[in-house]
Amino acid sequence: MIRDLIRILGPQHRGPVRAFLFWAIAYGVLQGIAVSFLVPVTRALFEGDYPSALRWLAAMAVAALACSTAHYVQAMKGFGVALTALRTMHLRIGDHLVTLPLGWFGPETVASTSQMASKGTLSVGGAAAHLLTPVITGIASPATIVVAVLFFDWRLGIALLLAVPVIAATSRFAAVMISKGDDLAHEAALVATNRVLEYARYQPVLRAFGRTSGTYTPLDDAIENQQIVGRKGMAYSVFGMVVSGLAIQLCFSVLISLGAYLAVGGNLDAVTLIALLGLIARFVQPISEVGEFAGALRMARNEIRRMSAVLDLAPLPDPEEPADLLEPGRIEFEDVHFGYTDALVLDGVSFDVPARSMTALVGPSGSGKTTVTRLIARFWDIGSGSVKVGGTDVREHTTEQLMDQIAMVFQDVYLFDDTLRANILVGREDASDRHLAEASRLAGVDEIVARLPAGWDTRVGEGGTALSGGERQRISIARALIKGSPIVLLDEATAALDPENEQFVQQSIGHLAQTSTVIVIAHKLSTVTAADQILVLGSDGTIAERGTHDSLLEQGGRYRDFWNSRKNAGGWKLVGNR
Ligand SMILES: Nc1ncnc2c1ncn2[C@@H]1O[C@H](COP(=O)(O)OP(=O)(O)OP(=O)(O)O)[C@@H](O)[C@H]1O
Repeated sequence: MIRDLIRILGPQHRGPVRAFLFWAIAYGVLQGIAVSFLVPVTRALFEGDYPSALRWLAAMAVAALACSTAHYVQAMKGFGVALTALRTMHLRIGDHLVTLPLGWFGPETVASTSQMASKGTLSVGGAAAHLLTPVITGIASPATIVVAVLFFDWRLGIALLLAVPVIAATSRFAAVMISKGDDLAHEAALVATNRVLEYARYQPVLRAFGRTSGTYTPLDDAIENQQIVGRKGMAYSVFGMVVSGLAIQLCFSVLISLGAYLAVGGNLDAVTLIALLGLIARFVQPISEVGEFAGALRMARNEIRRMSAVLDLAPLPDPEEPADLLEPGRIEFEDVHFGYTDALVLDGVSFDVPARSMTALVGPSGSGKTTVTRLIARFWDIGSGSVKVGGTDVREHTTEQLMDQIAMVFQDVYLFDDTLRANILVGREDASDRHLAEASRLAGVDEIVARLPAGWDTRVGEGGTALSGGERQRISIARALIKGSPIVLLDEATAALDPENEQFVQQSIGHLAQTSTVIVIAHKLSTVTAADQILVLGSDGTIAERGTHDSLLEQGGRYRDFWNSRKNAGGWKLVGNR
């Protein structure tokens, strides 16, 4: 636990954690010593040797004072470690998250990370402040008492020593059971959290499919499962604690019986027996609490383990120095193999997109169009081959350099709960008013601004909920325009835009194509025909056809089939297999 704690806090916090550990052990040992003085004090009092009793009492007082001092120091150090843990863990997790591949971030990882940052850090901080001390003293103090009992009566001392492994094993058992219960509850809580988020986020879809009655089976099931698992987890914990409690009571009874047997047989005087039984009671009490606290400590260790798992995720290797950009705006795929799992999504894909040209990606659903755009932005590293941006492999760019060159306009546009102006300036914070006005005019945002009551200062709501989908996309395009990066990755909206929005989007794509390299996942025929190059992705992870609109029609392959069906149907979709 201590090693894990140091690991997630970072090596620079090793010193304070060790100091806390030292003082907590000292507190436990001094507690045991102070209590052990009970035996000579009691003996001296019963024998009427008051000067001796006074000396022993004075020694006991000194030990008690030292014990209180150690108690205070270790408590302060424990709180110090707890505060460091609360502060540091957020920073460590945050610092690490920014180095992870963008592809790692998904609904599940976001839910588990938010649990980790809230419940997890509190639990680890709480463990350092409140749980480590009782566990450490619960071991150090009884260990000291065992030594003292051995010194006063070796037979009872050996019996105590024999009791230690029994008590330790049952305490460990209790801790494992409590931890197992916590693991179960954690998994169920995570599923329920995901379902609640899903339920809130996808209300429009649920309602559209008639889920208006207020019940949503996956959520109900997840909550019910959480309750069932919660009860099961509780049963595990209670069972573990009962077993460990019984074992402790049993050991205590055996020790009392042994003491009584020795006293009756005349091998131990009654006064010493009473004093030793007092000591044995002080041996049992802290050790009986260890199981319970160790169980809670294991829960914190589970949190630490989850944090360690995130901290262990390999960051995207980022070079120290930015790469030389030989051909800004050019994109090349050379024999790229990539799969999210063992199954390849792209199987030896090669293509070349010259700077300031427009390439349309078309293909059946799941053929890897989005994957191609995300590999350009290095959401993931590929298995083999090379993805080059600006003439250099993306793995040789620093993250900042790569992101500087790319603007992304995806369908799930996220707007921050801020003003319209701030949302566009995300593209480039230092943009001049003239730039802002120009980008807004081209993307048709000025028309939205004129309609809104507070104009540029209108807040768009969390995620941009105060705006329509088409309006959000126009803002996203304005961001790309104002960023002025050499490459724009664009996913055209599949949902039907109203004619006005569509006109603005088309006009902006045309403008972007004059100044930047545009790779567009095309859904509109006008976009496809305007492209300098069309890449038709097949469902087998390869590029099935490539060329301009005219040359592809001439080839008479899949693209021409699509074109004909489009002309007949008025909507288009490429068939998966021919
Ligand atoms: N994060 C992910 N983890 C695992 N598999 C994924 C992930 N993202 C996509 N896939 C899978 O990779 C394949 C290609 O997906 P991709 O989204 O690139 O296709 P697409 O051509 O853009 O599809 P669509 O036109 O439906 O958006 C699909 O089989 C998809 O299920």
